[in-house]
Amino acid sequence: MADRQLVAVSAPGKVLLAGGYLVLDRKHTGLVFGLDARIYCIVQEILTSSGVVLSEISVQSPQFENAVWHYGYRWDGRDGGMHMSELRRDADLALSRNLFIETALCYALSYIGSVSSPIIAPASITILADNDYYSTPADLESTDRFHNFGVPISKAHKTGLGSSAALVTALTAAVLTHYLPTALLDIRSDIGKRRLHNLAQAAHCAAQGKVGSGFDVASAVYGSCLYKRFSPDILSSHAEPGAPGFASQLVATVDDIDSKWDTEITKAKVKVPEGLRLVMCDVSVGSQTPGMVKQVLAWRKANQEEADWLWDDLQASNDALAKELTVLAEADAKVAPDYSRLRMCFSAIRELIREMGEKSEVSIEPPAQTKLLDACEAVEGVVGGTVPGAGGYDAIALLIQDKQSTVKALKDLLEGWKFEGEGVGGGKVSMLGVREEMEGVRVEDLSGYESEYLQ
Ligand SMILES: Nc1ncnc2c1ncn2[C@@H]1O[C@H](COP(=O)(O)OP(=O)(O)O)[C@@H](O)[C@H]1O
Ligand SMILES: C[C@@](O)(CCOP(=O)(O)OP(=O)(O)O)CC(=O)O
Repeated sequence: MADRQLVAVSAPGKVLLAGGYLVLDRKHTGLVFGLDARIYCIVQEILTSSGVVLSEISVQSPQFENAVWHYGYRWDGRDGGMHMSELRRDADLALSRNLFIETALCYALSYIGSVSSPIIAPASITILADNDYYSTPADLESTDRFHNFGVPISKAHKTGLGSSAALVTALTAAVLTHYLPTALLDIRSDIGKRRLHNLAQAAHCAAQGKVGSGFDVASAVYGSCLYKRFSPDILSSHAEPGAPGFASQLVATVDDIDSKWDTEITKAKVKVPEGLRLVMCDVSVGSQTPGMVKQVLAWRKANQEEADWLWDDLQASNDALAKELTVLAEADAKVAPDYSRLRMCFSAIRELIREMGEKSEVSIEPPAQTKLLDACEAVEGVVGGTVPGAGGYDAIALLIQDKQSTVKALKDLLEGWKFEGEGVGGGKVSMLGVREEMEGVRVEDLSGYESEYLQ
């Protein structure tokens, strides 16, 4: 393996601590934290014996069953980009399409083929996800750096850290880095990151079949930030892969030749003061985000004036939280910090979120979550918390003092916690091992542990 060229890139997970629903509208922002659970993509060139021509990229995700995909590819002479087709390696195995991988590869190779050469050498790609992206089954006893979950991806229980956005971003970044000279694109530079962001947003939207706010891809690229979304029409009307014009439109979009991209990423306004940390708790019940978004937006449309007041109040409360975090982060370290204002910021946000939920009749901070958050906030050292993202029964996010005693007290509370919601009983709550991560996408030095996972 030593003589093979390897590129490894990772991207972080996300939590939208404040700004769920608001961030869908360019008038507002989202306070998004990257998380230190990362997805790694490693690209290796495949050496073929001379005379053998192979046009194949294989992708494997060795933590899951039946998670190997082989793609053939062919450049479309009519500007349709790179045609990808999944190859069946074993007649007995059903194809298990992975739309996120397939679309990210198609978009990245279409871009590369246009700006550089459409002759793409074969490669083998390995995906490794930090364990916290998926709940660890009670019977899985593993101390492996990357668990083997022993199930297909579709059966793994996601913890909501944004696996598809981290995957699409890391995969796009790794493929760009592998095939393009740094003079053309370097993901460590500002312009390289901007292009990666635009390409990963385009691929992620295409794979999920809708244009969301994109905060998850933005934080996978840039890490923790205050996020103002891009205008949706940048991505909502362009040619489909394979259709004439797709490749050149994609390059124009990614390189932003018409200066259309209006995403605003502000990293300086997002800080976690020394001595505090974020904690994520996974609730085993779960909610369906798309249905909730539809209903909240429908209520807002029908009650525009009232909703505008509420959205503005929430924005002000979210801004106050970001501001207070920055003030504390920049305060004199010799003076003992006072978290009382921070506590009030969390209470104000939670109150307005409950109002949003009551008015739109959507369980955003349902009573069971209120009970859980209240109990956590009563633990010594816990400053405050929210239902992150779209809310519901998925998770809670907490800001706590970075002390072992606080972590232990929280774990003790959650261990005995019986989550009893409306129509959902006996759910479990578990603290994940993740915390905030300021840095976004990163080229990794392979430190050796990965080699056992590579083919
Ligand atoms: N480790 C992985 N390896 C391969 N594909 C993955 C992995 N993790 C996530 N995915 C892809 O992302 C999809 C999950 O995306 P989604 O439902 O949007 O969840 P999330 O909210 O975590 O992004 C999976 O069905 C799979 O296609
Ligand atoms: C409602 C939203 O503003 C936030 C949803 O955030 P989540 O973190 O709940 O998202 P999923 O990972 O897709 O479940 C929708 C959006 O911004 O796209």
